[in-house]
Amino acid sequence: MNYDHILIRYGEMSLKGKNLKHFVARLYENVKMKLANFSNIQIKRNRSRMYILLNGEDPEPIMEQLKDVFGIQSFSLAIKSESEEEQIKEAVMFALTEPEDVKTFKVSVRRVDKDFPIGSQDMNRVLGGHLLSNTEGYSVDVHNPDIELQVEIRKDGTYITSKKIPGAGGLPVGTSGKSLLLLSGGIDSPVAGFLSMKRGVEMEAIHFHSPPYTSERSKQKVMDLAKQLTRFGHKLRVHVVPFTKLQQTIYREIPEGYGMTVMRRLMMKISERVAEKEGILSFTTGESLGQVASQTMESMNTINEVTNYPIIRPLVSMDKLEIIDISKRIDTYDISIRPYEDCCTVFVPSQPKTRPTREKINELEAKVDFSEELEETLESIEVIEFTEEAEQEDEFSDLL
Ligand SMILES: Nc1ncnc2c1ncn2[C@@H]1O[C@H](COP(=O)(O)OP(=O)(O)OP(=O)(O)O)[C@@H](O)[C@H]1O
Repeated sequence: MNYDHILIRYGEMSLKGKNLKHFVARLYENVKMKLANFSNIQIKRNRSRMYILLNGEDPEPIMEQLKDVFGIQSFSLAIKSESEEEQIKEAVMFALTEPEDVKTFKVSVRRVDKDFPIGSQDMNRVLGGHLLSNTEGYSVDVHNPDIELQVEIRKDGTYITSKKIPGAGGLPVGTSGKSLLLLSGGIDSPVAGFLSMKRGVEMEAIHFHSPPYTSERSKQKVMDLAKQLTRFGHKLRVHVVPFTKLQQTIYREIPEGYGMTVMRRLMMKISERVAEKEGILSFTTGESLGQVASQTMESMNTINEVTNYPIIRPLVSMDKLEIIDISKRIDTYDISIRPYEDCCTVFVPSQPKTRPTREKINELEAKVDFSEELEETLESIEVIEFTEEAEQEDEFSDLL
């Protein structure tokens, strides 16, 4: 006897009433894509569980992959037996005695198939009694057992699991609409993208760069971050915006100290145009409150004036150390700390105004006509699509 299945539990999704079917279908697709390389497995699903039939595949690498799939609350190795008392007894015996260092146990039966002749409580006693009288050195502890043997009796068979491995939680990517991630090469924005994805949001990304002032190496770093994020959302398209001309105009025409705010507003305007074209309904940024000049309340207020799009800021209340901690867990940290020139800083003075008002910025912007350069910039956006396995240059955008 051996574990021949992995059982997946959905968690929060199971509260979603009418949407449940849609959520489960999406999770199923996401799991299938994630496990595409395991050719022998079969995946089945019902309203509350998903089952991976291993068909001889090693479960360890499969479980490693499952840890990155949002919408999974937990998963366990499972033995599937016939829904017959004797076979179930045999399987729980294996699940109890297979691991080392187990002394106490608890049996929790869930009888989904109401035609099974023994009720859940009675079955707990039957199985517990069987284990106690056929083993030595084990005892029952219902409060704090070393191992909880969960037994789900279903029509198609009974699944016996013991150790629960926590999943990534959240909602399946693709169930909460699409957001445009403003992706820089820093530590914060990839973490923001990850956290939005955790809530089921599908992502596209936009990156502003200013060649030759920002290097090819800096662009590559952002591409590597994007690629890394596909681990959680399977694919990510990145809109790479050549920002040099607009930045040069800002540098020439806008008084020192205000350039940063004007630049951010242009980023928002461009992002909005890309979002409109792609049917994207919100932005996600790595902004947090009070870290740098562009993230004061006044600054946010003035930057936001140019767009009605909701801006998701998953990091807004986090400390830098918490953000770093997540970036290490999702393996973006080592990429983010590679040397990098950000287009936001190459042209901007080291002391931008921290409290730019809307009035002041509107007054300054009214003196400069950005429209032609803005259209030109929109036409030269390059779109690069990454999928979890491969990357390819895809298309050149033809906005408008
Ligand atoms: N070149 C860029 N392209 C796209 N988005 C950018 C760029 N620079 C900044 N942003 C967006 O603006 C947010 C704030 O950037 P800022 O440089 O003020 O803060 P940060 O804390 O250094 O962020 P990060 O670590 O993500 O770079 C970033 O998190 C990102 O979402």
